[in-house]
Amino acid sequence: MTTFIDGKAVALRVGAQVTAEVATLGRKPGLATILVGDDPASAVYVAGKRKAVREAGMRDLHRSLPATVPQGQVAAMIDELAADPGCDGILLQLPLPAHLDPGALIDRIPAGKDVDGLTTRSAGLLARGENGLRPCTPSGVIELLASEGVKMRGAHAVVVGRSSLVGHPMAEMLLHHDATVSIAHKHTADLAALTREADILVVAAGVPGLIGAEHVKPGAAVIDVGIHRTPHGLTGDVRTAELRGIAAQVTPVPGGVGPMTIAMLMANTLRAACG
Ligand SMILES: Nc1nc2c(c(=O)[nH]1)N[C@@H](CN(C=O)c1ccc(C(=O)N[C@@H](CCC(=O)O)C(=O)O)cc1)CN2
Repeated sequence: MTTFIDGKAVALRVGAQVTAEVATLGRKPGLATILVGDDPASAVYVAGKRKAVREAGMRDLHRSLPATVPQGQVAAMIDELAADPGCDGILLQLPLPAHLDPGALIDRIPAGKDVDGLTTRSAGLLARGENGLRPCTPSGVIELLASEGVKMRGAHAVVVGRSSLVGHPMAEMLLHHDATVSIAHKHTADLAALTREADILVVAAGVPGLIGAEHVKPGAAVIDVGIHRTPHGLTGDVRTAELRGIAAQVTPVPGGVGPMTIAMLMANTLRAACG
């Protein structure tokens, strides 16, 4: 039996908890999303974040900038939001247009307002296992695994992909949950041989349909972080239909990890607002 994990349902539960806690705060936490340019997928994600902000009873401090905006102007906007006491969280939507330096801009966000958990400071706190705001997608994956009762301690977790947005922090978080972690990437010699060893397989490779039945150990939990827009709709990095009767749990695309990314952003914003 293979369970298709309902990420929307788990995200709704997390969102409801955040909304209830916000109602007791006595003030509305403010989240600033910054969208540079007109990438259609980014526009969809930012719209989803802004909707969640309003539904949670928070203040939507969204800013849009044209694709040609100079680095200095984005930096100045971040500095202004960093100094604004009504702004609890700042999120720079990725990817940015090619002329902008994402690392330099992200690092202008003060650690206390880094609700995306992507600054060098937040990454360092995660690496050292110290308290800090964690990246939203890997946090969502941990939440999904926990909600399904998937045992992380002592499990062999294989993470496919090593981005600073997902793969790298994901591996570190699984390590902090006492999993034995392997990271695979495009130079990994025999991907299928490694992934077939995984009790927990997290795929964030950005390659549509990369992972199929031949990559999965019977009884594994398979988490698909990929999201690709095709003429036939959204698909992930995993050929999910092939895993029926093989994997114990699988996340669908859409409706798996994606909604959790937004739910964990709301949870991080609440945490940032609480100091
Ligand atoms: N600053 C950031 N940029 C990006 C992040 C991030 O965490 N911080 N992650 C991704 C995109 N992303 C959030 O921004 C994101 C991706 C997917 C979803 C989502 O809800 N997906 C739905 C389908 C929605 C649709 O496309 O119709 C699903 O999977 O069910 C939310 C957020 C890159 N950039």
